[in-house]
Amino acid sequence: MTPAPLRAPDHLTLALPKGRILEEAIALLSGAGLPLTLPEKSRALRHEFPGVTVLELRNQDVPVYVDLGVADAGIVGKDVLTESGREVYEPVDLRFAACRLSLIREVGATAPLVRVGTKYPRIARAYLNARGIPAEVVKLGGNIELAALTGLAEAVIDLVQTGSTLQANNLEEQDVLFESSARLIVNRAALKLRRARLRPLIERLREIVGEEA
Ligand SMILES: Nc1ncnc2c1ncn2[C@@H]1O[C@H](COP(=O)(O)OP(=O)(O)OP(=O)(O)O)[C@@H](O)[C@H]1O
Ligand SMILES: O=P(O)(O)OC[C@H]1O[C@H](OP(=O)(O)OP(=O)(O)O)[C@H](O)[C@@H]1O
Repeated sequence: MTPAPLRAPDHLTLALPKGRILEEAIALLSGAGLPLTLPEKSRALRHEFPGVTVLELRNQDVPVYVDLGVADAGIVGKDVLTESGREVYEPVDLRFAACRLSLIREVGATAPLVRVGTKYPRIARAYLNARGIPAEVVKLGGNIELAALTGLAEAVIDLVQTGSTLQANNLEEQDVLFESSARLIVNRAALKLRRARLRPLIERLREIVGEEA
């Protein structure tokens, strides 16, 4: 097997998720001085810009690419980052894609939890274990709230933003696990090797989102 070519220390590789985060991530990074534009809709998965490569990934793959050093940095929701369990450096809360991860049930439901549906099985198990609730965690792929409506589960653990999905389906939040927003994550080795590119990027993003250094 041919070894992967070494990337120059002044070149950055970024992991960005397709979906609702991509557009704002590109806007923030270009505001912070990187020469990026939103990639045209195509099947291309790797986008080249001067001095920067953007890898377009599924959300849950962003922490993996950054932790394993294939990408130097990335942007991902705190929810997905927590679920990944990856211990990457997380220097900036970018404050967009704000939402919360909550325990959701039908309005007024009080029956003991037997099954809990979620896209976040690790977080859900930790939450239930910490409370001594012996419920089964059922991993689902999307439209998670349907599990609580159909009896697949007594509760779901899912994201809430405006609350309109809850309202439209006669559901309520019974507990908030944590607040989530998009985060800049950085590979720890890359922070040393590509310090000259990553440090100014971190500082600039902190200034843009109004975070104290
Ligand atoms: N309704 C929402 N309002 C605000 N932020 C949200 C909302 N839903 C999700 N997010 C945030 O945006 C991130 C990306 O959401 P998106 O909908 O693009 O992912 P997805 O399509 O569910 O992911 P994938 O299919 O890759 O698993 C989530 O991880 C979360 O941090
Ligand atoms: O409180 P709200 O403003 O209604 O937002 C919350 C909804 O948004 C997300 O779903 P998304 O639209 O990403 O679909 P998905 O369930 O298929 O992931 C999330 O899973 C909730 O269902």
